Amino acid sequence: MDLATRPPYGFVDFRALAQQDEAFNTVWQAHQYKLDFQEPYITKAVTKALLKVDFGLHLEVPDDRLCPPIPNRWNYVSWIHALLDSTNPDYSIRYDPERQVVGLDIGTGASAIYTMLCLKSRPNWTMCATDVDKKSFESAARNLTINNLITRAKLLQTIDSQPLIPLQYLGVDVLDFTICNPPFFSDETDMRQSLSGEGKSVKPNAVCTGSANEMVCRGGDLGFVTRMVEESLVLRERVTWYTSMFGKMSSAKAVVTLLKEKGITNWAVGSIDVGGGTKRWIVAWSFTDYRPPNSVARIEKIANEYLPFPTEYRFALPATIDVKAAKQTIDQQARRLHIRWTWDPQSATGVGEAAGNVWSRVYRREYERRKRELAASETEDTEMHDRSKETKVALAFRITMVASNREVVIDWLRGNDQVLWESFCGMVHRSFKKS
Ligand SMILES: C[S@@+](CC[C@H](N)C(=O)[O-])C[C@H]1O[C@@H](n2cnc3c(N)ncnc32)[C@H](O)[C@@H]1O
Repeated sequence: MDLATRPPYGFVDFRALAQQDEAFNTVWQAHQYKLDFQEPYITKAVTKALLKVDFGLHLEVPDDRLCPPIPNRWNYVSWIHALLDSTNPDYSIRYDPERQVVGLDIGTGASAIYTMLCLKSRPNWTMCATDVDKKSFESAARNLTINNLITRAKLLQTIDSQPLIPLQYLGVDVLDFTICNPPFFSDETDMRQSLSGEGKSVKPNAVCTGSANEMVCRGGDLGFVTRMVEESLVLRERVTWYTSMFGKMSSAKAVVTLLKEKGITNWAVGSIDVGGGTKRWIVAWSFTDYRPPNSVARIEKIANEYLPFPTEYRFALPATIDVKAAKQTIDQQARRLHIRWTWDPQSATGVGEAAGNVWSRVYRREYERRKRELAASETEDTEMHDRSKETKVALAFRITMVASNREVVIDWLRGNDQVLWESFCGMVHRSFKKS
């Protein structure tokens, strides 16, 4: 399977895994095909086998450090792939193997798991990785070395009083993303209670081998990510996507509330839910105006107020219009507007960039008035400036005619102006009602 586009895990087929990995097969057979994930050596055997079979990676982690569950970690990396691929400045929706991406793994841990998965799956990516814990840091370096990934990684052992995103100390100017599994708990009691399932209807299904210094920090995951938000308000576009995982939905919600308070309007909420495992949440935010699709940015089971504004608008073709005519309508109407527009008849998809609301009556009237004035004037320069020549992009969009279900789909690709986006969708929809 191509790791660059490997999908997230839905479940793990342990029988198939045992057939492909001798060491895991021994454990699988010894336990008569039933795995007790409260046993640290079982979780470690599964982690090692999955990394070896699915990613060609070898892992060594000290017994007293966190051994990462691979489906959970890969699903976060896979979500990052989707986030970056769908917000590529060239508006393509596919993985671009030529694209150079630099990420930062904050608190890489003894496994360096996110760094290893990112580097292994995307050959053109490089990663920075930090940790405050000496033992974890040394183990992370060892894992990257034995997997021949160390030359594409920049490691920094940091201290808690330093920034979480220490661009200066890493010697990098800009980053494409951060990835982070923060210490979830605010103190050891909180950690003990949560890991033993106290007060929860469902107990955690797997043991956590993490030590207190890996799992505990001031304010828990919310405190840690609040620091990231504060730093992001200074660094702004120097990092394209700031992201973090959360152990509690309440923390993810609190961070979205904080982002909104700080005036950040471009964010995404993802979730990780691998067949019966412990559910986790991911929040990403950006100071750029590239908009991820709903499939990345809006998960279903969280109240609407925590979700970003929808970036997809779809409507059914009226019964009186056939698909061929609809494709022509889309292309012709777009050509008439003062926008930059490219249309691919094969996929019936067009991408446009507008410098402002060039479909409004006000704009058209003003344009016609200036044209008349220019024609009447005696100047030799009769070139009219229309807004398609401007480099500013207030709105970028993709329109697709989906023939199979007779639907027009509009995706918001770029822009900060929600009103402009809604106005554009309304204009396209109305043009079909009229024709
Ligand atoms: C929950 S562990 C995650 C480890 C690994 N990324 C994983 O997903 O398995 C959190 C990590 O953050 C590290 N950490 C805590 N405070 C930090 C800080 N201020 N800067 C960088 N790393 C920190 C801890 O030492 C620990 O390794």
